[in-house]
Amino acid sequence: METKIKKTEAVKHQNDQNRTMYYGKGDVFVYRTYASPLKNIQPIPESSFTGRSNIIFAMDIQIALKGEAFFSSFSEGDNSKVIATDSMKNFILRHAGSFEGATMEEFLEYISGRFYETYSHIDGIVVSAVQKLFTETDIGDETGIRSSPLVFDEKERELPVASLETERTEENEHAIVSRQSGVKDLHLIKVKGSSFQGYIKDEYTTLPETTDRPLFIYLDINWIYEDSRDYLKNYVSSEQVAGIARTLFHELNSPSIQSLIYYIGLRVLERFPQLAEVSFESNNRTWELIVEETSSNEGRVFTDPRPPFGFQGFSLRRSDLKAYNQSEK
Ligand SMILES: O=c1[nH]c(=O)c2[nH]c(=O)[nH]c2[nH]1
Repeated sequence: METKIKKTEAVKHQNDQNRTMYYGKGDVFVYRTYASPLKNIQPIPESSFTGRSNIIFAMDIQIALKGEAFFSSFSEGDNSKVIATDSMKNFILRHAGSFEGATMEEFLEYISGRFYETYSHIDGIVVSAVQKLFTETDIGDETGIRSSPLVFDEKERELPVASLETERTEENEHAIVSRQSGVKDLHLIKVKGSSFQGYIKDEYTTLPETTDRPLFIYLDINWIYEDSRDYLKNYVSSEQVAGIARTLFHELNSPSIQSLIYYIGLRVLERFPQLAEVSFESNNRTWELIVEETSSNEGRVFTDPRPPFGFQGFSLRRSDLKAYNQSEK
């Protein structure tokens, strides 16, 4: 049974009390070797990314099941309807073996569908994942440097994320409540060419204005497709979105992180017409200046900032890009 997508009229399966009730498993680590490669990625100017071999297709998955049938396990200790969370883990791992897709988004949809099919008392599923990326290592001999098809480095940060919430409908199908893709944990430093000034000065202000600060940001970016099936044919990769973030950071002399993420968002929506929305969570980790005069002309010495850290949250829709383009005319 394929996941049936109904954007608006998903039937709510909430009990009378509208109570919170779910259970599940976190950190289900899946390592599938030789999955289908991710291909046919449209190139964009801001990134060299063209696909993933998926020789190692790996994920850290979190799944939560919902359903009225589970109430008696809470209220009466009756486990007769309980799918052990250990079995959920096995279910996910076994299905990773039969998975024919190339992306986490497809995998989350695939296992959600199999859960609904197998256990008729599940009313809702919330599943999310962080992809673990393994990149081909360089190996070399007299003939030169090439990448190994056998040995991989695990990337520690800047990983793709995806989440999918679905509900069983009255027609015994299931509908998507929400789905989101993203990239998490970009750490980007621009050594010069960022300012921060013009903010309110009052009796609480101690921060000096700066025309040139070493701006270090932590950034999570998420996006939603206009048509929630579009990821199958017009996949937006984390690598390309991260490439856009880097390029805009390089290009702009930003007056604030707020302004920087706004322009990154506009570029993402411009590059990917298949997206309805892009959103950001950023964190300010601007280095603290310690030594102003060094042996090199422009050199300085910095250290990590101390807490507390500032943050920003912002989302842009396609109408924001339209409004921006009209204002530029
Ligand atoms: O980019 C910034 N935005 C702020 O709102 C802010 N506030 C602050 O103290 N430093 C910064 N930097």
